[in-house]
Amino acid sequence: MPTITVHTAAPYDILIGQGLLQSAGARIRALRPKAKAAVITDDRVDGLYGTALIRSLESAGIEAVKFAFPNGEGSKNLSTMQDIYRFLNESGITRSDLLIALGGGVVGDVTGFAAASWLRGIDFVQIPTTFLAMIDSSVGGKTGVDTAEGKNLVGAFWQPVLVLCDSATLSTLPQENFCDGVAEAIKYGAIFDEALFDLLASGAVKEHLEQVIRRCVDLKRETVERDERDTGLRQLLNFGHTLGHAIERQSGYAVSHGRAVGIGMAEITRRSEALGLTAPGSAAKIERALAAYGMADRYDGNLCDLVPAMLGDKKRHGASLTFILLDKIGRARLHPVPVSEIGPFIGA
Ligand SMILES: NC(=O)c1ccc[n+]([C@@H]2O[C@H](COP(=O)([O-])OP(=O)(O)OC[C@H]3O[C@@H](n4cnc5c(N)ncnc54)[C@H](O)[C@@H]3O)[C@@H](O)[C@H]2O)c1
Ligand SMILES: O=C(O)C(=O)C[C@@H](O)[C@H](O)[C@H](O)COP(=O)(O)O
Ligand SMILES: [Zn+2]
Repeated sequence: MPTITVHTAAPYDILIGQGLLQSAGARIRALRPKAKAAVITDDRVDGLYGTALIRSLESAGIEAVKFAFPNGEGSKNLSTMQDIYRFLNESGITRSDLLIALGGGVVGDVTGFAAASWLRGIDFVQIPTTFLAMIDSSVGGKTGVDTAEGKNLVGAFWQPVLVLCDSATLSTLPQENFCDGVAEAIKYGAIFDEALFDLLASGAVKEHLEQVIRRCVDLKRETVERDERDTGLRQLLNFGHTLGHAIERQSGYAVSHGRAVGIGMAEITRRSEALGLTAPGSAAKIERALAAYGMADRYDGNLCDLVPAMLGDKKRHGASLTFILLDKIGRARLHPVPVSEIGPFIGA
């Protein structure tokens, strides 16, 4: 079974393959023999995989309880956190127990934050079931929720103790949700790996699925190991996100994360190319890669309206906001812009 180990303060394994859901109980039992497990999921994933996971845990001798919240970004908030804390309290979850996130990026981010904050921090396992969650959100320990003030503004860095990517679960994932993950995979290619970018741009991701998952996870592993707390290098993983998060928020989260990041990558690269800061032709390559999966590359509104939301970005430090720009496809850099110049910089 392909395994990638992330060497953070407490190293953890990421297993990638088919059928991991069925062996999850035995693997978790081997890691934490005495722990009780609280599975956190959403209603859609619960209907598909909740029973299989509980069965796997119980047949390995693990006492398990489960909580499911309504699926979608609309649940990634403090109200869901409160519901989870109540459930953990009623279920008697102690510091020697663990949480299991079964689902996409929303479930992973919310469960990770619950694990980081319940009793000031307990262990958690990620079992990602979307392509996006497998290649990005289940790895690296960024957890959190959206608030009225903005996207992902409340959260914690809290690493999982194990990640199980069962690629068989992708068989039920609707194409629309799958494409959100493709946008993040295109991001990895654009900032770090031109060959990966070209493979994705050819439209052939499904023919190379496990290879793409392994490559993206390994790129994320390396980045997180070098800059766990997002102080420099890791910010490159935010390519397209300053605009993307603002687009998500401006739409009331009707535009999905992956779609918004795709538009953000194309918009910022068109602009940096026009300013002579990125190799000519890069934006057209991103447009083509997104188009291969039917994804948009233009913001359907005035970029100017996004500036207030962009000012809440976590890459803002005092009077400057750091953008991620491509030198060319496969290489990126940090580019601070004075807050007073953001409007003209993005061409608004
Ligand atoms: N922490 C990080 O590093 C990080 C990285 C990238 C994105 N994110 C966050 O991840 C979230 C987006 O994640 P997402 O795209 O996975 O969305 P999501 O979690 O909302 O899942 C999308 C939909 O797919 C359904 N689903 C999940 N697995 C399924 C399966 N196997 N079969 C059928 N349906 C399934 C879900 O119920 C949901 O309706 C955003 O909130 C984003 O901010 C976090
Ligand atoms: O892991 C990271 O670092 C990332 O930036 C990955 C992003 O794809 C992800 O969307 C992340 O949650 C955004 O981070 P944020 O710090 O801007 O909220
Ligand atoms: Zn993202």
